[in-house]
Amino acid sequence: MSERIVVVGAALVDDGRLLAARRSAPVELAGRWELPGGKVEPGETADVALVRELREELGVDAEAGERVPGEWPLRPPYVLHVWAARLLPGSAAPKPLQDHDALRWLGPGEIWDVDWLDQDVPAVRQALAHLGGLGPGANEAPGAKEVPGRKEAPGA
Ligand SMILES: Nc1nc2c([nH]c(=O)n2[C@H]2C[C@H](O)[C@@H](COP(=O)(O)OP(=O)(O)OP(=O)(O)O)O2)c(=O)[nH]1
Repeated sequence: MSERIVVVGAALVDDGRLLAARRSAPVELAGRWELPGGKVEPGETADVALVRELREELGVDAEAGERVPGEWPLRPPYVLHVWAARLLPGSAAPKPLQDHDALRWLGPGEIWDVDWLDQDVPAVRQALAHLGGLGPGANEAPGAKEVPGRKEAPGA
């Protein structure tokens, strides 16, 4: 009966680190840290919404990976779903363009150094469990990374 609106959050992992974003609004959430993302719009799939939100909020080109199993209630009618995500080769580095005033890449020993929104704590914990932690290659598709400055030699 009651309508649920899905908010998608990205477990964006790069080089063994998870991106956390500090909200700048609304006041009751400002200063707390979250997984970047936003509401899925009518007619949109979750993975498309995730890529759109990451472009709007952070200025990055990213792709969604797997959904992390689980669902975390936010203020009704919203529920949080989390998806693994990665930056595409050639993407700009994330910048806090919208909704956030700071970003941090958190290494394996730093995940709990930021003041996550209460509802994000179980979601982040589950994301890390699902991704197998942030160890080397934990969330890295083979061949996903380009070595900066190194170009494929054209065929002889
Ligand atoms: N993106 C995101 N939102 C979260 C998380 N945890 C959490 O409680 N929220 C809340 C904050 C907001 O009330 C709501 C998502 O709203 P949003 O402001 O990020 O979404 P949006 O960009 O689509 O918003 P808008 O177009 O309506 O301004 O969910 C989280 O990890 N990521």
